[in-house]
Formats: sequence, structure tokens, C-alpha cells
Amino acid sequence: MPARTLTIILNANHPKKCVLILKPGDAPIDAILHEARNKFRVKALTQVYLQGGALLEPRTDLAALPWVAKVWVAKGEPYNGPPAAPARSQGVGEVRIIADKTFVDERAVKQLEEVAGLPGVVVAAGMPDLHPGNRFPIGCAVAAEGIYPALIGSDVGCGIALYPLAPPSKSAPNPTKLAAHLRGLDEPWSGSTADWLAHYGITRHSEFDEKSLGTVGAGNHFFEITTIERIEDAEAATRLGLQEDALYRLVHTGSRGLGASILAKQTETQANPYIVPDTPAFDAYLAEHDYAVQWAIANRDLVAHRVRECMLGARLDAGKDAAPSPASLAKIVDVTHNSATKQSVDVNGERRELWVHRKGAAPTDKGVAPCPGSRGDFSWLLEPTGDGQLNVHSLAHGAGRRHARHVLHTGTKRAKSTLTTTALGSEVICTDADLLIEEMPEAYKNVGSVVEDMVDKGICKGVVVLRPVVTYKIREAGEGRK
Ligand SMILES: Nc1nc2c(ncn2[C@@H]2O[C@H](COP(=O)(O)O)[C@@H](O)[C@H]2O)c(=O)[nH]1
Ligand SMILES: [Mn+2]
Repeated sequence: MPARTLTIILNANHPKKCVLILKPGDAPIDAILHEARNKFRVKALTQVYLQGGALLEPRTDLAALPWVAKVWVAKGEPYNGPPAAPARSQGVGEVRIIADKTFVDERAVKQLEEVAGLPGVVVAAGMPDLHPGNRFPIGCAVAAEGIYPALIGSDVGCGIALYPLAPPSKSAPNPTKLAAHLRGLDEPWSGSTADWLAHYGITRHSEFDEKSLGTVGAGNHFFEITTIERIEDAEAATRLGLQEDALYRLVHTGSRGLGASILAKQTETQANPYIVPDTPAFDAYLAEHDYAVQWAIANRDLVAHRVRECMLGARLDAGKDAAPSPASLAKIVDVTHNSATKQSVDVNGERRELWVHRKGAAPTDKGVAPCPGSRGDFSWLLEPTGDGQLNVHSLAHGAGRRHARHVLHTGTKRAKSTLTTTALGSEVICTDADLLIEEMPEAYKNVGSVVEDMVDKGICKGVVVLRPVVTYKIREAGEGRK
């Protein structure tokens, strides 16, 4: 069990409180009573209550109760604290918000509470990047007995991957020169999509593959050429082969229109269908979901491959692009942040196999996870820590939106040049005037605060901080909107 913070409250006099950092290996009852007797100067304290009045027993495994943050200490008198579960308007699922410092819009919390009220939902955990979506919130992990396709959203398989681009160089990267190489990337790829997809164990379906595979798709998608600003964990950075002064590709895209068509099929007759495991409908949905997840991974890899080809000055005309090779795809990490996966989740001390829906949340079982900020902010590579129970095996998938898109159009007009260069000296390639505004750095929360909240909760630690050099959205206006 990682170190955790507990607030100890005197059962007989609630304003009297103190804080205990429970370290790994500490016997919880002994540590709590020892601290309370010293701080409150009451030697006769003998009991520890959990919220609701259950006694903390020597056999109680606190690690299995990650939501316990307060305990009440007593001399033997009856419990005098608040009732067991906070009063909830709907449903039975538990809501957790993993954010102390980061702003979280109350509309998103309300959406998360509604999700927790859906039948079969056991836990709904909001990450610090939690923000409101159209119907359901973004930046959350929801554990349920079955699958709600609408909770995964319309971009099934969307995720972020990091790849090396160029070895360390003594000269600082020139954003303008690098940006000039990035051409033709919104055009369909000219190689064999069937061959490319075969590498991921999936087959080509239609002309959609030719049109879309290997394209970013603009919207909130992007790829970025980055450098390392700072190494936070030298051992992990070395293990991952990350070097200062080298260049990297950070690719954020998904299954393009594929996920939307999968969701549209599910929601034809019901707004929010619930699919129960061990049924033909469940297996059919999962097959389409898994296809979209693989397609999206193949798409990120092909975008990364095409970026590298551009940098090498390779021609992109028919037949020139080679099939993926280990050299071109020396991937550091690929994390899907919109999907459902089966995971072991502790619920009131009982371990259950549940379907964890991630709508904008990075899984913790894939090694490190990128946490992008914005085109004008740093991005992080994080190493998950802890047992994953508090955070439902998930981390924030980015900084998360601070302002809705339409709100960004209401401010003072900004000159284009102030939107295509950033305070960090990077360049933005985006020929879509609306996107330039809607995706400006101010649209997003502060990623530093998001990371700090997660580190404070013991669910991850920083590995490296990435600095944007060139962010690519789209070269031609009006094409490829998500
Ligand atoms: N490094 C960059 N990060 C960005 C950029 N635009 C957005 N973002 C971050 O990515 C996540 C992705 O969220 P999703 O819900 O759209 O999947 C978002 O929360 C931002 O923090 C960018 O240009 N560069
Ligand atoms: Mn995404």
C-alpha cells in the first residue's frame, strides 16, 4: 500500500482534527491511535470508526478501501460522525473526484453523478482533467458490470502515442524549418492500407480505409514534434531510451469516422443502451470496438510513419511508402484513452471483474502514459504508481478542456500570428481559422496542476516533461474535421 493521508477526527469533539500520513507497513489502528493520543492529549482513546460507524478492525484491509480519507477516534462511546454514504440523489454507484487543486466544472461532476446512477455502474472516477461532454463527462473511468457504448463515446480507440524522431543534436530545433517539411499529411496515404492493417491483425473494409488511414483528422486531434524539457525520473527515462536534445513525435488521433459509426448503430433505437456480458449483442459490440481500437493504433503508427517520411524528405507518391518496420515504428508507448477493458476492481473489500469504460482516461497497465497539456503548454510522460484501486486503473489523459469551444469565439479577436506561434516558441500548423481559436492554449486547464493532483494522490509520478516544437492540426481549411 502506498503512503496515504488520513484525517483523524475526535469522535467526541469534531472540530479537533489532525492529519496522519500512513506509511507502507504501518499497522493502521496502532498508527492512528498513537497519533490521536499524542495530538489530542487523550490517552484513553481505544477505538477507530470509519464513516458511518463501522469499527476499523485489525483485519480490515485499508488498501481495499481507497476512498477512506477520514476516521473518527473514540474512548468507547458510540459513533458520532456523519452517515455511511453521502446522500445521493440517484443510483448506487460511487463517485470519486481525483482533484484537489485543479478546477473541475460542476456540470461535469453532475454528469458523473448521473453516470454513477446508471444500472450496473459500480464506480465512476473523475480524473483532474474531468470536464463536461455533450451528454457524458470526459476525463473519467467508469467501472460497470456491462458496457454502455455511449460512455466510451464516438471516437472509439482514440489515444496518444509517443515515438522517437531524431537523435540528440547540439543545435536547437528550428520550428519553422521543421514545419516546412510537413506536407501532404491530410491527403490520403498512397501505400497499401490492406498491408498496413494486416500488421495489426485486422483487414481492410472499404474505401474509408484509403481515405482516412494515416491522417490526423484535425478537431481535437494533433501530432506534435517535441523535445525533452526536463527529465524527472532518470532511471525510467533511460529505460525508455529518452534522451535530452532528441526529437520525438507525439500523435493524438483515433479511429476517425469508424467509432462514430459503431456508436450510431448502437444508439439507433435507444439513446443509451446497456449491453450485458455473455450475450450475442455484447460479443458483436466488443468485436467492433476491438476492431476500432486496433484501427486507431494502426492509424497513429501510420501518422508517425508519414511524419518521419516527411522529415527524411521521402516522396509520398504511390508505392513509395514501405510497410511498417521496427525501425520506423520504434514506439515508446501507445495508450488508448477511449475504450472499455475488463479489470479487477475492489468494491467494499470484494474483488470484482468489471468493465472499465474510459472516456478520456489513460489505462495504468500499459507502462508509462502521456499526459498532453496543450499546443502552448508542456506535456508529461507519467509512470503509474499504487495499486490502481482509487483511480480505477486510470490516469488523466491530458489537461482537459477549461472552456467550451463556443466560449472561445466570444473573446477579443486575436491576430492569426499570435495563434500560430506559442509562448513556448513553438509553431502551429492549422489552416482552419475556427480550430485555431477553439484549440488555443487558454482552452485547456493547466497540465501542471493536473499532474500535481495525481502525484499527490500517489497514483503516478513524472518521468519526463515534453516541450512542443511544432504542432500539426491541418494544412488545408475545411477538410478532415473530427
Ligand atoms: N501537447 C498538446 N496537447 C494538446 C493539444 N490539444 C489538446 N491537447 C491535450 O490533449 C488532450 C486530448 O483530449 P481529447 O479529449 O481530445 O482526447 C486534451 O485534454 C489536451 O490536454 C495540442 O495541440 N498539443
Ligand atoms: Mn482523444
